Amino acid sequence: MSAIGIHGQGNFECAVSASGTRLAIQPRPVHSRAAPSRPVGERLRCTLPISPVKQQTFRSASFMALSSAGQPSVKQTEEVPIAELRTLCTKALKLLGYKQDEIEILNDVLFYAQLRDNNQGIIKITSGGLNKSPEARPPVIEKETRLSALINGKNSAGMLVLHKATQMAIERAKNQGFGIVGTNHTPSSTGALGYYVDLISREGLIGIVLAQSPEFVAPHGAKQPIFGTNPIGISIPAQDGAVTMDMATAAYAWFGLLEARAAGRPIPPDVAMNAAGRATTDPNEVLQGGAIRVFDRSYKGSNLALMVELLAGPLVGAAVADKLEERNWGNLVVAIDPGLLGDKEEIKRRVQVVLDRVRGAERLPGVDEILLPGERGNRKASARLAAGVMPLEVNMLSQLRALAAKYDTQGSPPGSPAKLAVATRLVHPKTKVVDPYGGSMPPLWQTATFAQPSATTFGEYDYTRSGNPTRTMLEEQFAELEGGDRGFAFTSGMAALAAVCKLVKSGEHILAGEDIYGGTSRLLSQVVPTAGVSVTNVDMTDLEAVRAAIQPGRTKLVMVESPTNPRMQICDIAAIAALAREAGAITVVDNSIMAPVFQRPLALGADISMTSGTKFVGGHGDVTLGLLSVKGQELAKRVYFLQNAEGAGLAPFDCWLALRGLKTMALRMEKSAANAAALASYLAKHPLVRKVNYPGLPQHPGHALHFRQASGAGSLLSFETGSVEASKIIVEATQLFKVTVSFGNVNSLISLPCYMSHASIPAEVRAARHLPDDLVRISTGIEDPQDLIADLDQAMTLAMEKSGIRSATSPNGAAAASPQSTWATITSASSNNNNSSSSSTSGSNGSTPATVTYSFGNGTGNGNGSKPAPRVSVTGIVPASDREQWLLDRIRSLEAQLQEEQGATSQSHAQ
Ligand SMILES: N[C@@H](CCSC[C@H](N)C(=O)O)C(=O)O
Repeated sequence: MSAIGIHGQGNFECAVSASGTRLAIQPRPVHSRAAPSRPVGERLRCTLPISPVKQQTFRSASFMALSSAGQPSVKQTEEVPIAELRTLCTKALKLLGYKQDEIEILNDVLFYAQLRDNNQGIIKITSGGLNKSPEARPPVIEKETRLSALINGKNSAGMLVLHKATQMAIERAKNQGFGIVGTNHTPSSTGALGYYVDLISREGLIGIVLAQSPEFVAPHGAKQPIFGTNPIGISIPAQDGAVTMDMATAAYAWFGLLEARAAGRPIPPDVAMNAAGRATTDPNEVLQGGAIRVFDRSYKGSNLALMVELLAGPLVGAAVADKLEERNWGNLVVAIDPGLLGDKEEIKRRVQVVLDRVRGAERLPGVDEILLPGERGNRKASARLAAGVMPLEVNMLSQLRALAAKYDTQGSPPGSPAKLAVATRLVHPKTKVVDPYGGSMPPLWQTATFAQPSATTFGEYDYTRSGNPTRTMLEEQFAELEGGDRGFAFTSGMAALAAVCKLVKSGEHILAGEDIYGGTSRLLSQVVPTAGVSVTNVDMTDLEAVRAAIQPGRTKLVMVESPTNPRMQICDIAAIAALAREAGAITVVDNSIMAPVFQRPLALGADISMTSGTKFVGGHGDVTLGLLSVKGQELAKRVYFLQNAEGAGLAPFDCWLALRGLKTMALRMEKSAANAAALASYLAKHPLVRKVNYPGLPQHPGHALHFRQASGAGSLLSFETGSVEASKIIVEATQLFKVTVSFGNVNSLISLPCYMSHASIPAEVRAARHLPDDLVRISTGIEDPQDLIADLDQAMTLAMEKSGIRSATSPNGAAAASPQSTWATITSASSNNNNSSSSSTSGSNGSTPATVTYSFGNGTGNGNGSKPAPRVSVTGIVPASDREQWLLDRIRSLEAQLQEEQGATSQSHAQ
């Protein structure tokens, strides 16, 4: 049985003060698209009895949605982190077989509604309203002009088809001033129309979207349902942001009926009638052949519903009768550039005058505030986004969790794209580039030009700056890995980010993090402002600060790193992207540290993911490149224009090196990450180390968040010693770690960011951003971890010795170093050939430092007979007077280490 699609928007709702007084007429999206099922003849004549079979069909379809929605009478809700909710929805939609790029759109539409308590939200998933039609095919553009288009949805999800129509209307209005796009043959809900009209008004255009749906609303004076809930969305740009109306022309929500029936409660009087045309408060009666009334119960509302029906029905080729059975529902999108009629800014200003007058109108007694359309929902959405959590009805949440869990165990349905794991897709890329010889590895088209089919026509490629098949292969593969609609390869990560910044125009604003890569900081502070674009840096780990720093109407780009470079802070990508989206800004995430092996920002809601391919993609430190994966063809077109116009596209040989690097990327990243984890845990216990920044450590403040949005901790870490001198010695004394900028190489790298990768940030700015000069950054390679630890250890020992630092262990076990005249260090080793504890010293006694070594462990077993217990030695140069305390500190630290290791072992055995 297929579920019916539910569509529709809202009826008028009165804002009520605490005292219960009506405040204002406020459109609030609450209505749904649904349909009764009466035979055509019955509908035409209005005299025949309702076919029981048809009624049954209708009821089954309705109550399938109802029972799976399971709305209780008193809603019990649970506060859920928004990022978690989005992940759950993503999994549930994957279970339904949607592709990643489709899921992004569906999630955006659903969350627009859910954040506003509009019932066009997540219930669409849990009710089965988004189940894919078996007849679904890619939509087809059947008619197209410079101003218009008609899309046959081919039974694809209504939300996806309407999103495409909206993009096409925007494109036309931006180029020609006006765009009108119709859709037909969609069999499911298009969700909240406010979402689509907001997309249009964000571009400075006026948006109008209408939707037609199956029969459920009776014309004024009739008892037979003819209209759908027929919603109207309109958004008009104003000076303080657009004003958006999203309302249904029905008096009551389709889902409202379902909710009331499930809860066993009556519906309000006068919103609906039974099959005999008598007013009823029993939702069952309405669902069994009755009808909802138009929103104002008068001919005016009825006329409006009729006009929507005509514009989104016959005009666009949608069904005109038997709408439920035909499952051919329609939409109409209109985008208008106000510049066609006058000066755009002046029009916005004048719109604002009207809005301000409405708000400031003299109020009736007891009315606290006059709300503008959409204002209540927007406030709710903003507050929830800032808090990062939102309430969800508990039954719906458990149904969603069950769907996500099902996806976790059984994955996407057979035949769905992206069912292969990343490691496999890295080795077996799909490409549309044709290699006539079928080479097992990608061909290198090392050419600047391509012969054209004729002097007046271009072939697919003409000039390598504009495009080259080897570059296409790289761009396609990377975009696919990230779930992007299109990929772009640039000559460096900075070239890629510079192109992204050019998407922002003079007078607009970019919001970026505080702890960011030095090159990005330089771009934003010294290059971007010369184009008239302002930049604010904010602590991106603080969502409230992010929300407060967004400048409504001006912020067009939010730039996020997570983990940040070099302090490895974790930012909530999904929540930040949602805040940005709400404000009409796009989000770019610098994903260089994670790459798509560990993190896919587009799946978290970002619009662009930037990866410095110099790092893990190339992997061997022999190529410099930057990759962008972009969501949405419109945005992709703008990025392509910049790539071609400015000529920063990656050269063919470098693309070829990157393609080769991709094959082993997962393998290298996993091995390097395991090494980083070993080093981080070594460093966390080292007496010279004040703080280790590595999200894989459970004590990292962003640990939990990181693993909600990423699948690995990566191979970049940083730590503080408290002494620049000691840090410099460590960096220079290592033998296996090359002192270089960059990261993600097969060999390990070590650096002092403030003097290297982040040196371009002025010292006072670094200090204000809490970026300490003694910070050491390590990028682990694929070497043997014990060799790396031993090498680092000898460098740490030397650093302590030379800089005269003596360790002190803080109460929580984290080491804190303080400069003193004597010093101590530790070496640990795993061996099993010493059965006794021993100590040996050299040098003089008393206050003169001397080398001491203590060994622990009998090396015979660990008590459960599995493997020998480690023998551990600690060695240090300590004056005799300090030895007792030194030894106690070391024993405590070793005990903690042992406990953690045993915990980890028993955990891994338990799995
Ligand atoms: N001298 C270069 C520094 C490059 S740092 C490269 C890399 N992104 C890193 O984080 O190490 C410059 O000034 O840009």
